[in-house]
Amino acid sequence: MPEQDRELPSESEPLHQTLPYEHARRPGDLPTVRRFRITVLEGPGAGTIWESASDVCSIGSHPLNHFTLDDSTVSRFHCEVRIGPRGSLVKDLNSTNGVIVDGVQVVEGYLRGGSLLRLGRVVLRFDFSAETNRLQISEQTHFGSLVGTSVAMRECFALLERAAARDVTVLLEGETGTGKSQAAQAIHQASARRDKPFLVVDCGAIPPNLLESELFGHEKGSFTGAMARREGAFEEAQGGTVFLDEIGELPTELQPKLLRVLEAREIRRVGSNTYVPVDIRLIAATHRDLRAEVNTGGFRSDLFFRLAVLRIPLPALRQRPEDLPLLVEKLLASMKAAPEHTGALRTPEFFGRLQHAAWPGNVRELRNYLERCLVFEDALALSEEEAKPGATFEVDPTQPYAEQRRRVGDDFERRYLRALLEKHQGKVAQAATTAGVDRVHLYRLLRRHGIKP
Ligand SMILES: Nc1ncnc2c1ncn2[C@@H]1O[C@H](COP(=O)(O)OP(=O)(O)OP(=O)(O)O)[C@@H](O)[C@H]1O
Repeated sequence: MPEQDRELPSESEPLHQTLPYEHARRPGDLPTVRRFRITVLEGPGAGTIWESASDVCSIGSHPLNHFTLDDSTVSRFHCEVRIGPRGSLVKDLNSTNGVIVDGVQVVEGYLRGGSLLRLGRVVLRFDFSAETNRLQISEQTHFGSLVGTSVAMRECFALLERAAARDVTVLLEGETGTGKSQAAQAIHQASARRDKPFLVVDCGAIPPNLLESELFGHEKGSFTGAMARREGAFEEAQGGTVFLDEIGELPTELQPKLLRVLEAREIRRVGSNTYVPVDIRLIAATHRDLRAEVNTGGFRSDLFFRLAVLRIPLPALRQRPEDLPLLVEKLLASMKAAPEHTGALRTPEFFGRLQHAAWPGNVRELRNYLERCLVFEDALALSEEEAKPGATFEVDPTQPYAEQRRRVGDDFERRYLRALLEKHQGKVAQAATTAGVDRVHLYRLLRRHGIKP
């Protein structure tokens, strides 16, 4: 289309009417987002209008949604509408009857003012209002060890600050490497429980048969190998915080036991008949959308209700490319990189390349990539690692032995793990047998490098 024919907003039309989402223009201003409303056109509650108070609306039959639709053809967590810099996006949360936008079934799709959404037998209309909502963002550009200047990250910091100030259960949601573990630790450090223990249990890395004893402890002789009584994480953390990583992996049979901890604040050791009171704050994290698991019955709805008192999404790196310069500075500083070795990692060309990468392993992948750049003392092409699987490692005698050995070792691990998984089509148990390592250890290695099986 020729430049002069392109439709531009008229001068009388404020920009936010064209783009639903507006970044703050001056320091101290809060970013705004177009208010929107959802009207029930067909189905129970026809005529009901729901008005947004922020940038997001989840819709479903469960009371934890922003907009609850009491209809058996609507899933518990059916879909979510979110206003972002690129428009208003609706996402199906693995519902039974799907999301149909203007006659087309979508997993994710953009809405325009007047779009019709069909969820089961309910029909909704999406419209923008004339007003805007201010987004609640933090004034800070860091929380604990996490840094970020983007609106998405500062919305997240505002929620983390709220979590630190109150003793509520927190659910951290985000892809691998988005900083969930760091966020959990930072909440604990900023909370009134900071002088008490912070205990981490990775539900995805501990075999299911050992997880119960890891969490709740056991009595002597309660199973083969239980030589002595042992306290579990909840008892050990008395007065402090328990961080349950990968809570989505918690086996179904342990879910009611965790529910009891959250409801009654008590636990029962394996092999014991008595309950012991526990005083802990729980922070959980997941890389999956547990709402989708609730829809399919893989995760108990009542446990999700107790866990999701404060849900904090950690945004993916690709959704906030404006954070890259600060992140690169922070990561290079934490690697103690000498400025004379990092000139090539601060050029506009370098940042340009970083901004166009997908970063499926998020900040952890960025960190690994920068480490590789430091080993080779150059800004490597992002695809080079995959392109040259058999490349030999440069030896740099000006670097300390231990440091160089660790970096080269990390690089080897990543390549080995990728090749191993490819050979076994992502089947971790088979891959572990070939590699001659324990399955749990292999899972740990994969997670450390941000590689998904
Ligand atoms: N916003 C950020 N600022 C600075 N460092 C970050 C940020 N986000 C992540 N990191 C760094 O990235 C690495 C991975 O972070 P972390 O282990 O907390 O991610 P995670 O979401 O828990 O990953 P996983 O789900 O795989 O366990 C860490 O080195 C962490 O310090």
